[in-house]
Amino acid sequence: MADNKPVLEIEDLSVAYVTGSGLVHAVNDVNLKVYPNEIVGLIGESGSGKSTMAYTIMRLLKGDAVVTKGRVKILGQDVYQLSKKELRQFRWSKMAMVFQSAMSALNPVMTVETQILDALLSHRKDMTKEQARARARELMELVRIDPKHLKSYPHELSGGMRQRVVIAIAIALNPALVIMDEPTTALDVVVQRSILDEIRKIQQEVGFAILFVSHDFSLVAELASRVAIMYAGRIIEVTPSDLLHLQEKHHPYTEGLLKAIPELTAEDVTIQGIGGYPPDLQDLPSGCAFHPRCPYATDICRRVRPEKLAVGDKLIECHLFSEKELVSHV
Ligand SMILES: Nc1ncnc2c1ncn2[C@@H]1O[C@H](COP(=O)(O)OP(=O)(O)OP(=O)(O)O)[C@@H](O)[C@H]1O
Repeated sequence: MADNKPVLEIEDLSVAYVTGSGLVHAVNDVNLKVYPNEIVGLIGESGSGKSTMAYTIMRLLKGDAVVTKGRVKILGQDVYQLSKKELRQFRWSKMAMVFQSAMSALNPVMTVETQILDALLSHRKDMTKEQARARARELMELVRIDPKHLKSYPHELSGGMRQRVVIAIAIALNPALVIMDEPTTALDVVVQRSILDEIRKIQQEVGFAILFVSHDFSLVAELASRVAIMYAGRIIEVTPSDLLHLQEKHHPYTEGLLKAIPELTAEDVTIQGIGGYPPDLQDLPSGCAFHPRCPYATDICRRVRPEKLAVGDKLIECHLFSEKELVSHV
């Protein structure tokens, strides 16, 4: 993986919302790389900054959000250096996003076919309408929907089918990176599972990288090969998914999340939640932002923000770890 050029590089990224009562520091000093054909999970509690990260990568932040520091590069291109016109071309063809709600991503008064054709023809000036129609059929087959539904309107489809259509549109132009922000949250558990299986199959068939954003740790651990864990706007740990169990040493926050998940917890460990609450992003704690909730916190955790330690596929931000220790985990 290391000799591959990353599809996505996030460097020292910080993003804040400007509010009447001051800045909300939603993303803080984030570094993350995603490589071709890799599925990386981004997980964290509600409010940890996951969606803000996703919107920042796509350059879809609203006016009240500012990138205060850092860079986002897709295929080596700084997304924030593109002109508006270049950005329009870049989105969908190089990076695409699947949002939580398929209904809000689809136009209710247009057929599925019109929406797929629109996406194709507005980006591919060389494509004829006939070629676009053929591609639309191919895409429907790829997401396992009968192409007869090309003539359907979104409300005529089930929730799961709508989300598949959204995925079809996202991959229509063969982007290198697809960001999926809680793409199955609005669906029931059975449909959720079948969509995840589809995502995995399509990803293997077509070949693109996915940044999969979710608050559901067990789901992400199953789908992704690497998982980035966010707390108070920081990525506090990145770890290969197969190391996500309690026998491995993790950041105390990750450990807390693992203890809260029956499937990922060793059988003899009692399931328990993490005490306390996430911090106020307008007034972050000194030192390590997790220290008020950390069972292992010592004086240094309260005073000094831990450095990022990165070795191979792993990254950790915690005073409990030394580089040597991290190496022994790779
Ligand atoms: N427009 C806004 N103005 C002010 N603060 C905002 C705005 N949007 C988000 N925030 C704050 O930024 C922080 C990060 O929000 P974000 O939506 O990125 O988190 P998240 O991890 O995706 O949460 P969720 O899973 O609930 O969507 C939260 O504290 C949120 O309240």
